[in-house]
Amino acid sequence: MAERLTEAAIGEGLAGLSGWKAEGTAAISKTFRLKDHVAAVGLVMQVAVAAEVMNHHPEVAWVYNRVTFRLSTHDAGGVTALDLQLARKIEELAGGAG
Ligand SMILES: C[C@H](O)[C@H](O)[C@H]1CNC2=NC(N)=NC(=O)C2=N1
Repeated sequence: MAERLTEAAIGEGLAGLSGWKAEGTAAISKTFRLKDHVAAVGLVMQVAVAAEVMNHHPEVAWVYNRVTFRLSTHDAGGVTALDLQLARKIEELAGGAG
C-alpha cells in the first residue's frame, strides 16, 4: 500500500513536473489548456486508459479546451508516489501542452 508523502517529499517530486501545484499533502493538481475542445477530450481519454492500467484514477474537471487533473490516493488519504507517477504519465500524454 502506497504511503502518504510529506510536504517536503511532495515538493521534491513536483520539482520535475512543471505547473503542478500541491494542496498541502492532500492532493496535487494541474490545469492544461489544449488547442481546442477535441484535443482536450483526447487527453482525457488517454489519461483514463492510463489510469485504468495503473489502477490509479484522477479527478477530472473539463471545460471546453481546459482540463484540470487533481490527484490523490484515496486509500492513503493524500498524496503518494502513485500520484507523482500518474502526474508524470499525464505530462507524457499531454506532450508539452498546458
Ligand atoms: C479497488 C481499487 O483497486 C481501488 O479503489 C483503487 C482504484 N483507483 C484509485 N485511485 C486513486 N486515486 N486512489 C486510490 O486509492 C485508488 N484505489
